Amino acid sequence: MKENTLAVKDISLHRQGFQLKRINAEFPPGRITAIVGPNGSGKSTLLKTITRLIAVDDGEIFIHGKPASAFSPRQLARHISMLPQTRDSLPDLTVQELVAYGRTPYKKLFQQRHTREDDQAVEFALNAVGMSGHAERLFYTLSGGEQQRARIAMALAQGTDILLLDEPTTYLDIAHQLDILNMLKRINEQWEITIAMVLHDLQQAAAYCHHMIAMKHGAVAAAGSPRDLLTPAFLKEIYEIDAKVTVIDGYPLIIPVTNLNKPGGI
Ligand SMILES: Nc1ncnc2c1ncn2[C@@H]1O[C@H](COP(=O)(O)OP(=O)(O)OP(=O)(O)O)[C@@H](O)[C@H]1O
Repeated sequence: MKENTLAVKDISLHRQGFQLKRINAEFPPGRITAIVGPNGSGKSTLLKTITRLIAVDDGEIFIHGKPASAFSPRQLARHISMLPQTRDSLPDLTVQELVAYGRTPYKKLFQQRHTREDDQAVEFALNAVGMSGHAERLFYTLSGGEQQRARIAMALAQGTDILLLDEPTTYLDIAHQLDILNMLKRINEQWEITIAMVLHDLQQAAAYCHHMIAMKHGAVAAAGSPRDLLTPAFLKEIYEIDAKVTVIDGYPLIIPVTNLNKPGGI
């Protein structure tokens, strides 16, 4: 087992009426963790605190056992890459140029030229996501699924051991969602990258993730194996829905019955 790559200890923050409340979370090293929970429960905020886009008021994030506050932004960016929720159209940028942005933490001040190592990392990342054939294409001309692959390649070119993704399958059809999740599973297995991703599809979380952290009202409400956690009691507590859960071929299947806040319908 690798040493603990990423852990969050007692982090709290309070901003304009919203809080993260003493979050404690372990992200099993070399494994995939799903972060789930209702809209507005603090999932993206948690990812942003890990990458230090948002400062915490209390507590600490540990990277390989060292406080994240001890890393410079550049050092941190060599350990953690993050794919945010934003969907920018990025005019005039080719796929290769976009992926090369992943090399920013390795550049010296004012350095424009790519080193041989940069070129190799970009080529490796494009290969890993199956986008080598699209390197010269303008990013905005790609389909949604291809754009997501290109963004993931940019994160891989960063050469980090931790990859955070905020809703990587949103806006994609079911086939392309599975395509992205299978690709992330392969990346995780081949390079033992610790992955944490915000997902709304609980069944996908059970199928692709080893660990799950459920948030509600800015706090961690539950954590553990997704297949163990996904019970009617969990769905009632976290999402306030009445649902049945059956297991087919080892995977939980959720059948919603009632939204407890809207009796009579889901
Ligand atoms: N900078 C901010 N200032 C004030 N409120 C904020 C800020 N950032 C987030 N929030 C609020 O914090 C809450 C949690 O937001 P966050 O984006 O973390 O939720 P989420 O669980 O990722 O939601 P979703 O599933 O809808 O993406 C929301 O109510 C949001 O409006």
